[in-house]
Amino acid sequence: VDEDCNDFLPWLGNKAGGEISSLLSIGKSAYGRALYATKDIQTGDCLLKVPYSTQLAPDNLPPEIACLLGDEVGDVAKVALLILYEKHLGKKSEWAPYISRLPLLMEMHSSVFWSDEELEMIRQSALYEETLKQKKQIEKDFLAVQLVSDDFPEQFQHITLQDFTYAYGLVTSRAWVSSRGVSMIPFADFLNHDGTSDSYVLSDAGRQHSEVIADRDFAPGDEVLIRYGKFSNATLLLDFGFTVSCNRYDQVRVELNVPQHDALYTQKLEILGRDRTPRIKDDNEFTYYENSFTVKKVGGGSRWGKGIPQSLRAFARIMACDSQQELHDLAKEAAENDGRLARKPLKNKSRELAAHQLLLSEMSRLIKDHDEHIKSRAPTPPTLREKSALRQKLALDLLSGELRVLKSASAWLESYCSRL
Ligand SMILES: C[S@@+](CC[C@H](N)C(=O)[O-])C[C@H]1O[C@@H](n2cnc3c(N)ncnc32)[C@H](O)[C@@H]1O
Repeated sequence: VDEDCNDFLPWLGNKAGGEISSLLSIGKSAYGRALYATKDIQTGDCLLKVPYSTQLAPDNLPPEIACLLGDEVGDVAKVALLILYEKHLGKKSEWAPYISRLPLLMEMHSSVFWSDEELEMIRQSALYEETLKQKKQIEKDFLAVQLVSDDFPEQFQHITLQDFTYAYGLVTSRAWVSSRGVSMIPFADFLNHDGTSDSYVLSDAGRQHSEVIADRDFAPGDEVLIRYGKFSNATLLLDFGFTVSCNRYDQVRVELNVPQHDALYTQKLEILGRDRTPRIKDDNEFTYYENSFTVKKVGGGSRWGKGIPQSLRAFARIMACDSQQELHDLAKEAAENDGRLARKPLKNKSRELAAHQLLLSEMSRLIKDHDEHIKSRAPTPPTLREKSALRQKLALDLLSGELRVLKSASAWLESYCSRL
């Protein structure tokens, strides 16, 4: 039991005008605060219900401030500003019992808080670039927000980039998107993540509340965990500042480029540009580029290489073509079928082999990169500060998860090539 939080649920229930949860209480865990079952819970029970009126969303910002924020300022930045506004009010804030329970900057480990030296530990991962991109976005939002907050010196202490980044990190690590927009959901946001759970935060626009339903039975004292999403370690680290060892949702971004010295460079780009098949973007995909592909773990017995996107194999087949005629034949075949290029094995087996060897060599390069980087990390000296040691472990979890995915894809490609 977290005695510091004894007054929290009664305060929230009072604010909501009804009970939030009769089944859960706030306690402490290895992951910070957590929610525990207070009674026997059965699968299907409603664990908690938080009305929209007791959530913090962009429309909680005072209108005189909100109206000065341009459309370019997104919902995450607006809620971050709202947190800073309520924080400045201190005990006078109607949200003080909630705001005072939010974690401190030193307890947060999203890669946006990492130093340049710490970021070097994850240079091999697409997360490195994504972190820099996120930091740029935060700086851009900060400039827009600072212009407005400086006009309200009574309401805001002078906001620094560090203050704003901290508040932004609070939002990405504990807000959900509902029909009301990005919302901080007090109490629900004490739930920790378990990738195997089938419970998640649901929002009911009709009844104007968010709720969580139990996906299993719990005995009194059990920690109740939910799944934030089917997130890879890269997404977990960027948004929430933690990783899961052996994360089943891990994935790797693989980029292919037609080399400029390729005699058919222009023709290949042209035909690839014509392949407009929409690609499904999942929760983990950071940036969508035409030439970047998301590889997931390929199961040992997978006949079709599930986990290696068909679009990646198609790209490699086009890269492997070495005559105009071959490219023309592929375009013709696509036009006669469903319009998708090079989705079937090439009729010319040696060309099909070349395409997959090309993928294999890209995987081998990435494996070598990840492997060398992991091995080059000195073992954590016992004197290392707790924060640095934790971040080393997070980097290691991330890279080893990606390495597992790459090795599984490489093993499948090797076996496919040998079957050809
Ligand atoms: C929505 S909050 C959950 C409540 C949080 N433990 C607290 O003290 O308020 C999300 C944060 O909890 C922590 N967390 C949640 N699940 C975790 C897990 N499986 N492993 C490590 N940390 C976790 C991370 O710090 C994350 O940013």
